[in-house]
Order: sequence, then C-alpha cells, then structure tokens
Amino acid sequence: MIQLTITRPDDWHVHLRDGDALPFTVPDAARYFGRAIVMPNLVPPVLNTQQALDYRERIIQHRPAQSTWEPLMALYLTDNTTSEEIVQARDSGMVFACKYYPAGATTNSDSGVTDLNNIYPVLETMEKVGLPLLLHGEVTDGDVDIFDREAVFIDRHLGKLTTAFPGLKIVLEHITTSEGAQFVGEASANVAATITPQHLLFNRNQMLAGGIKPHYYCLPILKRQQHQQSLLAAATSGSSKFFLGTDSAPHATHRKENACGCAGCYSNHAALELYAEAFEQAGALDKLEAFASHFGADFYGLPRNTDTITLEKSPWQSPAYLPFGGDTLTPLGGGEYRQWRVI
Ligand SMILES: NC(=O)N[C@@H](CC(=O)O)C(=O)O
Ligand SMILES: [Zn+2]
Ligand SMILES: [Zn+2]
Repeated sequence: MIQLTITRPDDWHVHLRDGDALPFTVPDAARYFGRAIVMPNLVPPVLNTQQALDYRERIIQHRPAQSTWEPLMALYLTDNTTSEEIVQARDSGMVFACKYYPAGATTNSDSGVTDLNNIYPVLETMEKVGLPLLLHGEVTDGDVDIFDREAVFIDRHLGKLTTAFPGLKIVLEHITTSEGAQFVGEASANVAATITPQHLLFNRNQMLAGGIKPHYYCLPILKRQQHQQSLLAAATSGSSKFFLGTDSAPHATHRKENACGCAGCYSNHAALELYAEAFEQAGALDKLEAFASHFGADFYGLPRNTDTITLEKSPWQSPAYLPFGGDTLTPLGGGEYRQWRVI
C-alpha cells in the first residue's frame, strides 16, 4: 500500500456558514486540518471583533471531542469599517485577517466594499498592526466579461495596492488564472495566494461541455485549461507563495441545481484527498506537504503544526449527497472514486 505521511495541514480559506450548517461543516473541516481561516460572509456578515468571537463560540460547540482544530477568525470589510475596529481585532488575538469582497462579487457580498479607495485608511492600519488582507480579487463591472474579472482586478487594482502598502500582507484568494499566478510569483514576499482543489483539477470544460454542471460552478469561475495548467505549475513549484485554501463553500443541492444557481463548491468532505490527486497527476506528490502544511503557516507568521497525518492510496467512493441542516449537499466529485484517503 502506498502511503504518504506529512505534517498536519491547515486550510487557509473555508466557509463554515452558521446555525444548522455548523454540525455538518465543522466536523468535516476539523477531520484532519489543524487550523482554518473562517470566512466572514455570513448573513449578516462578521463585521467586528465581538461578532467574530461570538461566531467562534458557535463553531467550537461543534468541534469533535478530542479535536484540537482551531478556527481562525476574519473580519468582513465594508465601506464603514474603522481603524479602531482593526486595532481591536488585532489586540483580541483571535482575528487573523480581514476579507475584502467587492460589493456584489460573490455569495453574501452585498455589504462589501464599493471602492477600494474607501478603505485606504483601514488598510494603512492593517499594514501597521500586521493584519493580513484577504482579497476576493475580481471586479464586478457589468461590462467586464465574467471570465476576465480576476485578470482585470489584477491589472486595475493589485499593482496599485501593493505599491501603496508595501508592508501589508496580502493573500489573493482562490486564484484562477495565469495572470494571478504570475503576479503573485513576481510580487514581494508579502503577497501570496491560495489555490482551491477545483481550480487544480478542473477547467471550464468540465463545467460546461456536454451539459451545464452547476456543482462545478464557483467564483472566480473555472477558466480554460491553460489557466488550470498555470495553477498546477504554481502549486507544485515549491514556491512558498502558494498554499492550500479549499474555499469549501456549501450550498444546498437545490440552491445550485436552480435557474439562478449559487456559486461555491463543497470540498471539505475530501479536501486533501482531492489535492493529492491533483499533485499526483502533476507528478509532484513530493511537493504536497509544503503546499498543504508549511507555506500557509509561514506566511501568517504562525507555527507549523508539529504532528503528522498519513494518506494512503486506496480508492473509495465519495458520497453523492451529504446531509446539510435540513437539506442535502452535493459535494465536489460526489459519487466519484477518490484515489487517496486519510487514515
Ligand atoms: N467561492 C464561491 O463561489 N463562493 C463562496 C464565496 C467566495 O469565496 O467568493 C461562498 O461563500 O459561497
Ligand atoms: Zn471569494
Ligand atoms: Zn471563499
């Protein structure tokens, strides 16, 4: 039996949702990850430290007994976020980042920032106190094609941002393009990116050819194969700028199989297993550990996990449906055979 033992990994981008969803999402997230940056795009969003601490309490109630998994909280930036809020968040020791959603870009982003210039004073404070900025890096202009929204964001905003705030740690979340991989690869050590399993394993053909498949639909949207290959090259390059962030984002099955289907893929039932498949296909299993378990912690200035987990190559059938509150959830690759399992 082929086995691979690696330092316990962390997930630097996950959506756990709230309420009825937590008994399902938290145990999956805590199964073998050591920590997770928990996205704040709830309804209503997590806007301040008190709300983040309250949300953390609700999450922790569903952490399996004996688990030492830690949810690392993030604040949702709006046009009205204040510098005082940032300082308080940093001082709490429980908030590890702030998330920028362009208003209207993705799930629950209606209260997001309408213009990056509106949050420049807040970014200055984040730079000063050392709180990383996490970007949903897309523009929302109606005249920009949905497949170009990440590249246009990089072109219009990211260079300006890194020049204005050279000391600010920035994570370009869930990158989907060659432009994203290239920008981050060439930027300073303060700029990094997370990459999801779906953007490594799939391209827009899987979503659109032979019938529209809503369970592959997430934002930023899957791009053409050439971009998938650039992302695989970045993830397996050994560069410490690229690390694991699943963007596991559950929506009930009926909300995705819908005339106006929600964006988001649920991958936390088999996250590391999916990444292992992508790395194996790229002939780079030896690069999985640093991507999954070292580079993210290093970037955030947190200690690496000290224990290990073991993956074994032994195929298993991923469930087609999972329970999700009173609903069902269709996981990424549901019903398919996965090659690796965490034992
Ligand atoms: N990635 C997605 O398609 N959806 C995420 C939001 C996000 O990360 O943009 C969600 O919360 O559902
Ligand atoms: Zn996003
Ligand atoms: Zn996300």
